[in-house]
Amino acid sequence: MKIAFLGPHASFTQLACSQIFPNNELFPQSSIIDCFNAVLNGDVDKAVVPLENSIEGTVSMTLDYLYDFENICIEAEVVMPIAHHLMIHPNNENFETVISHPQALAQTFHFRHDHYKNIETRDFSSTAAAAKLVAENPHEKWAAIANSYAAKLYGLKIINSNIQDFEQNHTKFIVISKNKSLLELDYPKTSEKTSLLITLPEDHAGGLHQVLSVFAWRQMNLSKIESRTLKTGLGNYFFFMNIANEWHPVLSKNALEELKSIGATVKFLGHYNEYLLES
Ligand SMILES: O=C(O)C(=O)C[C@]1(C(=O)O)C=C[C@@H](O)C=C1
Repeated sequence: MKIAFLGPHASFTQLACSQIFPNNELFPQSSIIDCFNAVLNGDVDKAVVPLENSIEGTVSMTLDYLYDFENICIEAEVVMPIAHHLMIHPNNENFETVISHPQALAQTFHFRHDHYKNIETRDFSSTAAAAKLVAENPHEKWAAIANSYAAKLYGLKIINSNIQDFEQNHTKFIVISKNKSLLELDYPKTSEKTSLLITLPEDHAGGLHQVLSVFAWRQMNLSKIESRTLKTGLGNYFFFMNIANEWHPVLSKNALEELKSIGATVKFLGHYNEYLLES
């Protein structure tokens, strides 16, 4: 199987991807949208992309593309511990700018505020891409925030370890594909869930309540609801929802039909399992 991931090598996404798909061909992509396009165009069978972090919250680009790309579904969810390190080129100890992925910069904000208050930051496409950039530019006054494998691979020196603002730091990655088959992985199964994207019927009092009651009276257990802007104007949202129950075909079919009958649009993203990975 061919698997795309947010690269380059030694990104956190690659660490997750290599654990899920140890014996498959992995194809690094330079952005999350490239991962979605690679799946959509049939260049790869699946892709692994980050969806949510326990400190910084949702990776909003991934949520947007789940909404925008019609035929993409979620096959599995994997959760991995995340440890960030500050690293420099071994021949250049001076740095004035820290480069990393915006999620990594956000997850280390208080550390940087407390220890390197006047150091600038620069967003980059991934933590590993930032480490590679620092390694390839020894004369620039740059440091990167990335994982220890990236430091090793790109020959950088770690000057501060475990700099995430909360010790418990986990990122949830999803496996996306074009078909809806369930993925059987050899990892401990912790739960089953279903993800839906819902837009409400036209704006009226109680619209969201009406949608939520479709699940409530069927005792379908909503474990997450997140609103995200539709980008059609202020106040217009779609909702990402997770249902924690096992998938009950009849109950769920009825619920989806009722949602449609009240004017909500529903995109079924998948019914899948959640797995825990090592760091
Ligand atoms: O930059 C990376 O290494 C990634 O794999 C991306 C990403 C993310 O977007 O959340 C993955 C895990 C960490 O939370 C930080 C960055």
